[in-house]
Amino acid sequence: MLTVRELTKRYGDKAAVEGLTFTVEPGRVTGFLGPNGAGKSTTMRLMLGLARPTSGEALVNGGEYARLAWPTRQVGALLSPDAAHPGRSARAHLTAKAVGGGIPRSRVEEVLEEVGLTDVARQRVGGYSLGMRQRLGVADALLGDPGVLLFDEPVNGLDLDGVRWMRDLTRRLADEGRTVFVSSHLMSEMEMVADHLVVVGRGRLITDAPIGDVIAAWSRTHVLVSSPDSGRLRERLEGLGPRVRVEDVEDGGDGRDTAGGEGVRGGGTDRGPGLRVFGLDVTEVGDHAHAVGARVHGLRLEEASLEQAYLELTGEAVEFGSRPAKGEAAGAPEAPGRTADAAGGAAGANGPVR
Ligand SMILES: Nc1ncnc2c1ncn2[C@@H]1O[C@H](COP(=O)(O)OP(=O)(O)OP(=O)(O)O)[C@@H](O)[C@H]1O
Repeated sequence: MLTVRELTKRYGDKAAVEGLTFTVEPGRVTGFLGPNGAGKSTTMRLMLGLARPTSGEALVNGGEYARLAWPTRQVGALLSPDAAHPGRSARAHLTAKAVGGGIPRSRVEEVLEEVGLTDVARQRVGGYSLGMRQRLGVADALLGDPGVLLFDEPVNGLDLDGVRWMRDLTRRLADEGRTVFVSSHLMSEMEMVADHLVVVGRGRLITDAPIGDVIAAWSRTHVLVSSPDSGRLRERLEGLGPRVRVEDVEDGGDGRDTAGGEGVRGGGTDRGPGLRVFGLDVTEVGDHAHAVGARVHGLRLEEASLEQAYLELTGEAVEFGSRPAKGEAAGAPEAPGRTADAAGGAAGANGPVR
């Protein structure tokens, strides 16, 4: 298990991480999401004792990393694909680490096999592709057969097969009961692998909740309806109570709404005024239209994705100061789980962690 309590890390007057509190539980994949500079790598480095917190704590299995008796057997991490010396072979790198960590040498061959590097294990790491170096980083993390794993952007540089392999491996590690903490900016990837999400923006916690709750609470799944009698339909739907919300589709006049999607009828010129209806399914909207005699020229479900949920969650954290404060955004739903105001805090380019 990983525990972060009131964790703050400042560089000068800039907070890379500010007041973060969350736990990463065993037996599930926890995705760690946030835009560039949100503080993900810094948090992982603090967990691994590679940087010291300004205040608060980051614990591995209830203790500080520096105090773990056999750290490589308790926690494994992939932070960078360039952790191994380029002049060494993968086998030499892993063997040196095994010897230093009190890990049997036989384990080296096991992890090489696991990550698919056995055939190139004698080659110098300097000649490896980025994907091969990522695989070596994973082998390094798995070497001590630890119960806690941290992967920082593990699919960077992997081809499609590699991405699938990483996804399966991550799943299996969690199913074995390990604590698996994976950072990524790839929402589509997280959607396929994470059970739980910790989302950060500008060093602060935005949400900490099961992935389904994040999607349900933040996504904008809705029914898109096109009707020349939309006024009548809107009146009917608005009378259904707070559960149902209706928005106009802002048509730029070219058959495309402002969200960039196609118009309700796919861009034809004969489409009627459009409505977005939240809180009802397609059949219900159709039935209500029929009940008030509103003609329907188009009707379809617009499914929300995690990508949309993520953009909703981190929008403020990305666009510094250009959006209204949290809660002021029209129709912004409450985030699930524990939340914190993402405004303020640090932002800017990455730098080496001290
Ligand atoms: N050693 C350092 N000195 C000064 N600022 C730093 C240092 N390390 C990190 N920062 C700053 O802290 C903030 C968080 O950086 P961090 O690398 O943790 O974010 P991240 O979420 O991992 O981003 P990315 O996805 O781009 O890697 C950034 O604004 C970064 O510039």
